Amino acid sequence: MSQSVLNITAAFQALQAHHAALQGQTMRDLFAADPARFERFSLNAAGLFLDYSKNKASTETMSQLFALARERQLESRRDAMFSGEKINTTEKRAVLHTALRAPATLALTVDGQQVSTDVHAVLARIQTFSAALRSGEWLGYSGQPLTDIVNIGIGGSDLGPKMVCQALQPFQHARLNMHFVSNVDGRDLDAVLSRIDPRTSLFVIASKTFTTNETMMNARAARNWFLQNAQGAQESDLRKHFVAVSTNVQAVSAFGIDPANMFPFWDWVGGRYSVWSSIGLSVALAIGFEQFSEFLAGAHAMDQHFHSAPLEQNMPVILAMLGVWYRNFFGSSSISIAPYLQDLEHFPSYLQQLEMESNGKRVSHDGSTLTVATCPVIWGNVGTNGQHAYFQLLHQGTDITPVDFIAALKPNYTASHELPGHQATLLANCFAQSEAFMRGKTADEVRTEMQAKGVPEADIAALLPHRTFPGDRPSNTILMQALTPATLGALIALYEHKVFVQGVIWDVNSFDQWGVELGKVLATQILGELTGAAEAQEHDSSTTGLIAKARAALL
Ligand SMILES: O=P(O)(O)OC[C@H]1O[C@](O)(CO)[C@@H](O)[C@@H]1O
Repeated sequence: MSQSVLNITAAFQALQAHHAALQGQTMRDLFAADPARFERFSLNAAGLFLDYSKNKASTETMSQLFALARERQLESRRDAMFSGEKINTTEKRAVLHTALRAPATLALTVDGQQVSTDVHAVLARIQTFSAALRSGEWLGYSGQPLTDIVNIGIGGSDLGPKMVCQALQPFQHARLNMHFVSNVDGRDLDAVLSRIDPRTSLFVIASKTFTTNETMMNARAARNWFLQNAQGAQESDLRKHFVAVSTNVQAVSAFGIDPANMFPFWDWVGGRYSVWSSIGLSVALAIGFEQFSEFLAGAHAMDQHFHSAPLEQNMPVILAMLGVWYRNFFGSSSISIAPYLQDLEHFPSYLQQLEMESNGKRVSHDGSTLTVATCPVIWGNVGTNGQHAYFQLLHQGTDITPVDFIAALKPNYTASHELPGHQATLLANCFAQSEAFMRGKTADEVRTEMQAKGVPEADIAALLPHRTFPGDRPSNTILMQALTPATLGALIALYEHKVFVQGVIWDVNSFDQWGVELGKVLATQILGELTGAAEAQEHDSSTTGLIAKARAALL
């Protein structure tokens, strides 16, 4: 698995030389030199359109980036993932989220198990359960149909279903209200419990391991709340109001949930790649199984594209390699995600886990320390809100931060609401921002504009540096006709494969997450000290001081 050190590979060094030779060349120059740049640097795949023309990349840059991808054996690594090889080497697991959205005909075996048979058997159970709940056939203990679904999970067991339910809210069943509780801060659960009725609520306890502290604490509290507040309910009524989604049948039974009410998945599904598995149960409940199948089909279409398109016309590969270009050759330490879609409000935080938990690593597969930078910080917010908050920094700050703009051409308004003008204004803002990042505004342009307005020369001289935009700031624009289950599925899969490609380039294991372990262990230890259940341990003076303050308040 070990590969040669990235910064001394031939393709990497060629890119370094290419980058040095480009000094002084701007995107304005690239557009001026090639009237067909938009056509040349854009493509369609799986219902998505990617315009990557506003990047500091020429045809030569792209071909060198593809050479780097080939040098890192991207194609065979990709095929290894799709075929179920155990590419998550530190956990000795296959990585098969793509199998969760493949047709039933997929012939693939992992550890002697027919993957597709298992996947489609669970999908059939999700279909039956979601149909019964949505139709009102599944009744609570008091005989009423359920109205409120509370998904209790954290990380991938929360961010995926929460983001997707929010994004596809226009497709949601009118009777159902979706709630997501993740934080161990009791205010999160408290806020939901205070507005639901135990007689008409379903709790979906979502945890791959069923041992995650935050989730188990919230799940136990929800169970107690139910038994205390559901008047006339018996313990045996819990089965009408609690279901589990997990890989750990023993822990689910020990918690008191009947395995008949458990929707399983498998260790070859990583938490941050799990929305396609039973972790998507809340999504299927909200939008119905048919739409959930569309969501899976959209992702599958992107899988097929990623698996078969040549690198030069491969959307995830292009997105990934441009990311590598900025991270490793321009030193960009973050990427901003700007969905011009209110319904994608949670998409940036979803991508934070997907990208940073996957590729936020500092050692290669063989454990040696990497000599190049890996995953940048991912952050962002919906446009146009971001424009009025941090876009100032993106336009005129000292760092160059690439931006991914995401927009739908058609809105998903509720039919009864006419909002003429909103969509055109939204798109105008999106396109204006990418143009402004690319073009900037030179001092000459600013001077001419101010002179035409009759501004005195002294004021022009004073304001010129402040009103000049350096420009030459890169962005991608991803468009879809409308945000539907299928286009959302394709969009998520696009970023999943982008993360995979970058992991291959940097030679990191994108599918483990050892970096979250130390904090978990220390929190358990400190909890004992805070509650008085454990002896005080040796800490640094800061931690000791903080513990003392909390003990004084809590005990
Ligand atoms: O689904 P689980 O097992 O509760 O884990 C939740 C999350 O915790 C992590 O293991 C670490 O934060 C994530 O990878 C995962 O999505």
